[in-house]
Amino acid sequence: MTVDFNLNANPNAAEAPSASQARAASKLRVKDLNLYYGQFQALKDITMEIPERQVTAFIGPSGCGKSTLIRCFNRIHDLYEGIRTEGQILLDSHDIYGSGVDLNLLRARIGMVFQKPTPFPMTVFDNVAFGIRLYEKLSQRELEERVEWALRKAALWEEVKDKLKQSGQALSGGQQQRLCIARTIAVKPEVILLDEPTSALDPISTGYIEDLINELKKDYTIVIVTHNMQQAARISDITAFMYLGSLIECDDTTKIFTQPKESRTEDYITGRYG
Ligand SMILES: Nc1ncnc2c1ncn2[C@@H]1O[C@H](COP(=O)(O)OP(=O)(O)OP(=O)(O)O)[C@@H](O)[C@H]1O
Repeated sequence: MTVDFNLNANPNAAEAPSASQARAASKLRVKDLNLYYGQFQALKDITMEIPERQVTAFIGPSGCGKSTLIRCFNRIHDLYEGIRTEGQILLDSHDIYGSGVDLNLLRARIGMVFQKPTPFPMTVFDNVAFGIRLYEKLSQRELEERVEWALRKAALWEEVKDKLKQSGQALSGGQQQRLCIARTIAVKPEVILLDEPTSALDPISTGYIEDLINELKKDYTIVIVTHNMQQAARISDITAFMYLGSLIECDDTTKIFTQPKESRTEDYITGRYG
């Protein structure tokens, strides 16, 4: 059975050499990672690398551990009780689970955007300025310049430049999600984690976010969880397929969607389960 994922629409697939050919440096290296929610093992011996300045997509059936894994990348799980991890995740060459890691700094270096747009109950300007004020001491002028820069990067400036003092929560859903991306970019992270960022959005807003991801990967390492395989095929360089807490296969997106090595990957992408 063949499924057309329109890989020609993927600018990465069409223009760039394949990820393995390009041999991008690894930004994150996951080694023998296990994660337990109490007694339940949600991640099993995950070993993989996330290439720098590329888009890595995680796909797989509901409950396979995609969100759990990307939440390890900025140690969001540390905010909750009863979650235990084993193994290593190296950011550049430093273990983010090592001792003495400054979690605030880690989360500034590895930003996250969630499924549901989550603007804070404050103005558009303050939403973007929030993290900057937390991590840096900038003059008012520098702050304004940074906020504008982040809103421009998130392709939102033209739509909100006259609404900076209005509530961020009064924007449309698609604008709110771009505001959350601007808030993440504003602190100049190195990695951006996107957990199903378009699942609550209409097709036009989804298109904006996909274009934005393609633009952002020039400067940032992007990791995205998506249920939408067409989306993974369109925007990612690398696709990782997970099943029941294990990483089944991780390779160039074109390969995963045309010649997967594992039958479970093929079954999933051809819609036999999931
Ligand atoms: N806080 C938690 N406590 C206990 N189990 C959890 C918790 N969060 C997730 N799980 C379990 O861990 C497994 C992986 O969940 P996770 O949310 O990472 O999957 P997912 O692949 O992202 O799913 P989806 O695509 O539906 O979002 C599931 O079996 C889920 O029920």
